Amino acid sequence: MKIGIVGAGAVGSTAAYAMLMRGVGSELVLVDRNTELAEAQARDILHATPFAYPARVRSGGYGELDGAGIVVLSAGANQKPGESRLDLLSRNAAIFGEIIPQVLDASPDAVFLVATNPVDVMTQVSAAIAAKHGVPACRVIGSGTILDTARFRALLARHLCVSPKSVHAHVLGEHGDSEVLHWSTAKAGGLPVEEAGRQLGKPLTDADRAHIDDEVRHAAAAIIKGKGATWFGIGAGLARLAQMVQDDEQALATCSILTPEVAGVKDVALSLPRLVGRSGVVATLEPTLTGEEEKALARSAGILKAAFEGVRV
Ligand SMILES: NC(=O)C1=CN([C@@H]2O[C@H](COP(=O)(O)OP(=O)(O)OC[C@H]3O[C@@H](n4cnc5c(N)ncnc54)[C@H](O)[C@@H]3O)[C@@H](O)[C@H]2O)C=CC1
Ligand SMILES: CC(=O)C(=O)O
Repeated sequence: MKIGIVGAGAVGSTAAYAMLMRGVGSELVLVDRNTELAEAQARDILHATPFAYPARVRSGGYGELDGAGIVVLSAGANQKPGESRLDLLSRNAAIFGEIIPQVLDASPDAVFLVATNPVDVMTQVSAAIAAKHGVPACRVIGSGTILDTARFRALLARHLCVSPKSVHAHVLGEHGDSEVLHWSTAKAGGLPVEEAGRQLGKPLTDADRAHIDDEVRHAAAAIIKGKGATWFGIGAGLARLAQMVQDDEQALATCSILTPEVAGVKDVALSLPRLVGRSGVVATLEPTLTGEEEKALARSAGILKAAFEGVRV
């Protein structure tokens, strides 16, 4: 499958590299307004092919996204220390207003994977533009909390000393400060994580839970303080989403699409557990929430809805 990546900076290039290392995509086309950067990234990634999979990797213009099955959207500004994701909205909405129509002209049948922040609002912005070209919302998928869910699983796994693949736990709502760690259904080995921790001699105290919540919620800020941006986690997450689409996996991931109603808030893009396949998101699971989780999800949805309403699309 041909996969386009628009925005060949840290996130886009790492996504392309992660796809190559997983064997996702037979042709990867990197597009960026900085054509020299796109060309350099494509060359560098091409040189990894003998160690990975034989994909064709190159840079190109929008016209070369013709026939792509997936297009990753990772162009735009990233956060500087002290900025929130929502602070990027007006700058990145203007950039998307310029790039999305060009992408849609070249590859109207693709599944679009949005990474640019604030990713939920950018997903809704993209879906609104795409709808004018007849593209259904299920084909405009934001990476949403796929990264936060990965962070949650990784930290729980570290605490319990088990593989992250054995931990099933989701982060819902905004990819951002109001996100909701869905503790009430978090499981390891089929047991609630608290019970698994007790049996494994690694009890999860309230202080442990608060520490994990804080580390997940504030991961981006901490990493940005240390190295200026984040790219490995999201690169791997985007490659995994692309694989679900390419292989029509019907796999579950927490990701963001425009959703008719969530916790009483109508028409908002945010993350819930969703089934992903060749045609995009094919179904959404409605999570079982405690009263407190429901309230937190409603708050998160409200923040995102208000942010979208402040953008001119
Ligand atoms: N969804 C998530 O979980 C995550 C999202 N991000 C977001 O991804 C986005 C990209 O971040 P980085 O790769 O670190 O930034 P970067 O600055 O390394 O790359 C951004 C690229 O976009 C390109 N670009 C800007 N305007 C463009 C336009 N009009 N047309 C084509 N290309 C354009 C730039 O030339 C640059 O190469 C940011 O919004 C960042 O916040 C970053 C990490 C995680
Ligand atoms: C930057 C960002 O959104 C993250 O690493 O979560």
